[in-house]
Amino acid sequence: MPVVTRSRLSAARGDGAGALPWGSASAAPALRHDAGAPREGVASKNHHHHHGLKEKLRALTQDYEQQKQKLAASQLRRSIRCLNAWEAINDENAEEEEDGGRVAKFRYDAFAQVPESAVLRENVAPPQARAPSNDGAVLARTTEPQAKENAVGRGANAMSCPIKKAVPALPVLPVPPARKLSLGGAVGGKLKAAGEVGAGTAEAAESRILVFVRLRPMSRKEKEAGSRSCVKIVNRKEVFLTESASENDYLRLKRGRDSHFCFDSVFPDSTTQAEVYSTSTADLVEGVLQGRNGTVFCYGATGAGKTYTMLGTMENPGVMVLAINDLFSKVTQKYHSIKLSYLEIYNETVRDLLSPGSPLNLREDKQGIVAAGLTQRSVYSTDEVMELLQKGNKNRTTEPTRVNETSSRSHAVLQVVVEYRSLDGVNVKRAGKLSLIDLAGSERALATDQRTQRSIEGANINRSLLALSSCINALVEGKKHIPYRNSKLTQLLKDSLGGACNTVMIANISPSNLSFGETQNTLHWADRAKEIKTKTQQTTVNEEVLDQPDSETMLVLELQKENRVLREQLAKQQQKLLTAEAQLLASKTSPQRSPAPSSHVSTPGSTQRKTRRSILAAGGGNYFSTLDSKRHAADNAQVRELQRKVSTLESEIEKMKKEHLLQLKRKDEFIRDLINRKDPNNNSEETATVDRRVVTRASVRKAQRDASAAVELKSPSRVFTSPAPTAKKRTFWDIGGNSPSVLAANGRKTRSHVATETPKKASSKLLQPGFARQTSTHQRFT
Ligand SMILES: Nc1ncnc2c1ncn2[C@@H]1O[C@H](COP(=O)(O)OP(=O)(O)OP(=O)(O)O)[C@@H](O)[C@H]1O
Repeated sequence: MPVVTRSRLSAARGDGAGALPWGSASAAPALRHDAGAPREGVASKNHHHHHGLKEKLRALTQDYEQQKQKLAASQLRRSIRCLNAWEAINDENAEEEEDGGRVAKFRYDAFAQVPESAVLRENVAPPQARAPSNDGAVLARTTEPQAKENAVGRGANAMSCPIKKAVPALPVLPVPPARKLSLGGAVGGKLKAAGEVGAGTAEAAESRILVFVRLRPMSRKEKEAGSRSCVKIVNRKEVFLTESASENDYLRLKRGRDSHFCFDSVFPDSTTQAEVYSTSTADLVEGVLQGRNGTVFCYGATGAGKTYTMLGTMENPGVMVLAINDLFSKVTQKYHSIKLSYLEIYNETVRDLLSPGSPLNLREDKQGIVAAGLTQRSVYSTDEVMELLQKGNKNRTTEPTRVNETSSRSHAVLQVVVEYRSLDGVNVKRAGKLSLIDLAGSERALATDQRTQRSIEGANINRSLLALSSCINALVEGKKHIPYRNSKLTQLLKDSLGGACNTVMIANISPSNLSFGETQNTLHWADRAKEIKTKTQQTTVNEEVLDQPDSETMLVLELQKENRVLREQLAKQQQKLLTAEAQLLASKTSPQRSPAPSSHVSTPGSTQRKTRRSILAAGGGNYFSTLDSKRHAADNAQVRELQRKVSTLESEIEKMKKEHLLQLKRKDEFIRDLINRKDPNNNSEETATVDRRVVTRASVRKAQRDASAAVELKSPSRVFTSPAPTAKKRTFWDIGGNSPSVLAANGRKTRSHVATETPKKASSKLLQPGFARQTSTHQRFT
């Protein structure tokens, strides 16, 4: 068996011992195998050679150790870089919402810098580098390069360098708080971020009141009084309220009474009415069409711009007008019916603004809180609604106060019920109610007026607003009992605050530092209100699936609807005719008096008026003048048509009277014949009595009276009573002494009273052209 010695081995390789590779450990067994060789010379030579080898082996081992340490150090550096990259992604991701792709790319790029060697070697990453891997998250979406790297990693001893595990942590990075608002998914599917308002995703499913703030421009009066702005809006979401000398003095913002609030949106003084509408209310209108209830209410101090926001002017119509316009542009007459009511709460009494009369009671039924006996008018066009709004606003109680020349002294509620009924396929009935509320201004007694009537109004306004704040508090604190019954206003708002309703609050504020207290108060309550959660509207659509009616029932329903519409139109025309006739008569009997300025039937006791502006009766923009002239032309035609009908009816009545008399005469003759036949000799008194009874003028007159009474009952033109004024009631001013201004019979001054008064001062853009228009309407009939 050939013996292999080291020398032979060396010789065979043709190199020295130094040429032995350090890794040729396989040679060692051969060495050991040779160790027992008997020859001494060879042994000594071998020993020497062995020693040299040992030295070389040690050097090589040292070298190996150094390489190993170097490698470990570089591995550590790479791991740290890896960790930094992960943190960078975190930061980037927090800033980035819209471009998810960029994040993913950056994420990949960061990790792509880690060379493969880093993942093939032993796991020498420091604990902090491994930390992200510990959460054990599962990769949701593995990009191709990552998958490749992971595969390599698994092949290489299942190392824990955080390629696979660090990446999965990224999908659960903190998302900037977004809140699904009350209109969110339910209406239009919009998600609106509320910034730092309240909570994040946990609350997302909740439906809460949306709160917007609108800042009005500084008024002339405020400028003249030398006031400066104390409101600063940042990011269209935050309001800084400061009393400090300079509005840019941010260092002092947090001191004293200065405060900071955050809302769903804050409208600066340059915001247009259309912007306010589209941001705050447009979604609600959509919801109403889908059978959900919606409420918008304006809250704020007196003169802060609530009525401007809700009603607006001719040139800049407000939320009410824009919502109605929007609604009509979206409904289909065939399937939808729209009804409208308009009421005010004045001194804790509910009044119908469309047909003023005695106060109404509130009661609760399955539709929610309703005012019993409130007029609900079916409307078919925006023009009709505008007319009704004008009419209602004239009846609304307003008074000049020191703060606002047309201060609303009552809370006004316009309710529009949209009913959808589909008869094709599934028979579905759906109803949504939109409530648009212009609250009276919260106020300090001194800020408004000390006069008695104003103080009473102010106290009542404040009482109902206090009740509103108590309800807000109770709702926010999650109390079981909510004191809705403390005021008429809160009773009426019950559904909007605590029911299934999409609710929007617009808080109006003035920029002036003179109103600092009021503004702070308004913002405080607005801030509180945004915590109120209403029942979610996702499932609470007011929808009924009805039994499918047979074709006959459907026909009857259609006909009934048609009849209803025709009857309403007829009633309207007849009312107009009567008014025109009454005015014609009035102008004929007293030619020296100018005709009444209103096209509507005068309300009892509203004889004395002074001209003042009315928001909707004012402005005189082109839109309304064109509208008026068109309407007047149509009115004229209708009046002529009705006059023709009246004269036809009158001739028919005459004809009927004649026929009736003829019949009576024949009957009498017939009776007389009978009597004569029965007793031909009896020419006695009885017959004479019968004759007398029959032929006397009195009996004929009675018969005529009866006949005309019967006709009168049937004649549709008599169904409507003449608008003759009733007796003047005792008024507040009758009791209280001299009236400082002209009042209605019930002691209130309404916009219509105001509108007929001569303006003391042409104070604003809302000035009066509506009246010029109405006067001309009446002159037509003179
Ligand atoms: N955004 C605005 N742009 C222009 N003018 C405004 C704006 N807001 C309010 N105004 C004006 O400020 C005045 C007071 O506004 P408005 O009558 O709407 O106040 P209010 O809050 O309804 O007061 P009150 O509670 O006393 O009825 C009006 O002359 C109105 O035209």
